Amino acid sequence: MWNSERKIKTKEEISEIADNLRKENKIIVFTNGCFEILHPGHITLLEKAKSLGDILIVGINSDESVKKIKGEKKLIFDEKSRLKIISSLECVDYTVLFDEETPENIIRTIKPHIHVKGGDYKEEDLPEAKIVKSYGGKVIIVPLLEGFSTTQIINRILTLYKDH
Ligand SMILES: Nc1ncnc2c1ncn2[C@@H]1O[C@H](COP(=O)(O)OP(=O)(O)OP(=O)(O)O)[C@@H](O)[C@H]1O
Ligand SMILES: O=P(O)(O)O[C@@H]1O[C@H]([C@H](O)CO)[C@@H](O)[C@H](O)[C@@H]1O
Repeated sequence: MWNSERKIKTKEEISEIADNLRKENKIIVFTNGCFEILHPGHITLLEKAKSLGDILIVGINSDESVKKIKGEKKLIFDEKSRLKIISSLECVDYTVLFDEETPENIIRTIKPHIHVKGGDYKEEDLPEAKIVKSYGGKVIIVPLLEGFSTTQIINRILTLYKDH
């Protein structure tokens, strides 16, 4: 039976999983984000991330964390839904929530060999890049798939349905 929720791990569980993966010489890839409305840009990023190593772990901002970053803006999907959606993707091995404004702590815990973000970021603007570099990890920026962002989708819906 398919049950993607088996991929959802606590910080303690993911820490142990990452330690074991390193002992097995598996290449751990990590990426993080809010993933409010899943779109083809996210899929491009996640598939590319998976192709860079053996195991892909996705850190997902908790609702609390999204509020800290983006203010009291209304979330489209809550953390439980966002975890379920991302965990259902074939290219994703594990998901974990984080509560802080940045993924620095969860990266310290997992110590991925490779940390991936999309082309809307530059390596020098990622506070977590220093941590990844400190233990010899690599940061990889995946080019954006043009024309897709959550903000654009929301604006399109607002325009198309303004008279409904
Ligand atoms: N079009 C895209 N192509 C490739 N990667 C993307 C694209 N859009 C977002 N990403 C990456 O996906 C991850 C999650 O991004 P996020 O949830 O902020 O999506 P978004 O569409 O950029 O949302 P928003 O419009 O609210 O900023 C980030 O690493 C981001 O760099
Ligand atoms: O979905 P987003 O807005 O791309 O995700 C954010 O990424 C930030 C980035 O890693 C720079 O630190 C991160 O700090 C934030 O917590 C969101 O995950």
